[in-house]
Amino acid sequence: MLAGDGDGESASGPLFTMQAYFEGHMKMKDFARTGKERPTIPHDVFGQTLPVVDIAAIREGSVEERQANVATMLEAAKSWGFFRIANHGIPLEVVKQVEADGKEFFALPMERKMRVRSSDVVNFFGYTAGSPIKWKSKWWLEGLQLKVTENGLDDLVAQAYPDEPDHAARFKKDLTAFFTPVHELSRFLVEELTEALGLTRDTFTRHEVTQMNSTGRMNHYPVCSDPDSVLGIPAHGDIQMTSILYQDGAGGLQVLKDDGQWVGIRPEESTLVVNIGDTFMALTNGILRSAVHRAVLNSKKDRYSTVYFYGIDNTTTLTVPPELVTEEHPLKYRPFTVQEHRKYLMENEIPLHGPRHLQIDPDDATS
Ligand SMILES: O=C(O)CCC(=O)C(=O)O
Ligand SMILES: [Fe+2]
Repeated sequence: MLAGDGDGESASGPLFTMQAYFEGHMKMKDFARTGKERPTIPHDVFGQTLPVVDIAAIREGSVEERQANVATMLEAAKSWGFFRIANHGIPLEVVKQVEADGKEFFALPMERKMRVRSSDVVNFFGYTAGSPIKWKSKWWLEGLQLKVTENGLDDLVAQAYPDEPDHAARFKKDLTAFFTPVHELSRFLVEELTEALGLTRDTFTRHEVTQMNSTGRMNHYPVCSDPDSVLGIPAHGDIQMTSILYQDGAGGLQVLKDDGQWVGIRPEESTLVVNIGDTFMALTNGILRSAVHRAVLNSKKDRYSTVYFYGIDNTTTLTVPPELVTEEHPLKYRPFTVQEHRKYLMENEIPLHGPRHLQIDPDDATS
């Protein structure tokens, strides 16, 4: 728990960066980054385009179409750790509605949002007004992290809109309309990639215990007058198996390629962006890549993104399947739980190196 953990912060005092900024306890310069952490390219410069995978072709195309798209997806998951999906079956209006609900939530007064604030920094759910101010890394964003279960959503909407039952019901309905199909889609992608690696389809997805281990997230990056120095979310890998992301038209998502170059991902309405998370990377013995990414800011308008992190069991010890361990590709990752990985990252303020501490040899930088 962060609140009252001896930092001299009262339960009602500023605990998170954005809140501290809006309440006048932090200045823009306190967010400025130096050296290699500074944003190197602006939000509206887009580099190489991401590979596109046609989901309808995998689901119901000819054998050739299916093979070609699965091959594109596998190659992209190995090299970029990122790809786009087209014809994925989730209507644009559905994700746009969630985005609109998120905008409405973020526009509430701070004290209203703080009613659903997160007090646990490791397993945080609910509202976070930036990064904890005691962290060295100062995030210029506010987020709403969602437990995408019946009870999780009921609790959230009841706390966020206690006097507006209709609003609460609509928010829940909209979130469910997006997160239910996006959960199924995530599982489908994981299973296709698993099979493409020569494994039984449910090798990893059978560890999906409840939907609780997956989370939805809405990000809001307020307009920032110093986007050349301040970062929305710093370089990080996502913790879970896969992430599916929709970003609005502002631009700002950037991916670190293995040659050390940052590449801006152009916003697109017709596709969703998928990336491989640390858990999937470690469980595939490093064959798939959890790519480091970040969000940069702009000085003209607020930016919003909606993400779904698909996760499997948090607490059971997971191991690399023996089929992925060969003489040329010896075992690289030790058994781990997702929870211990998350705890490590949160306690170390999400360092850039992804699942490296889960490696048997932490100094091995080959992937
Ligand atoms: O807003 C974005 O484009 C990136 C968000 C992100 O990386 C995250 O929520 O983990
Ligand atoms: Fe991320």
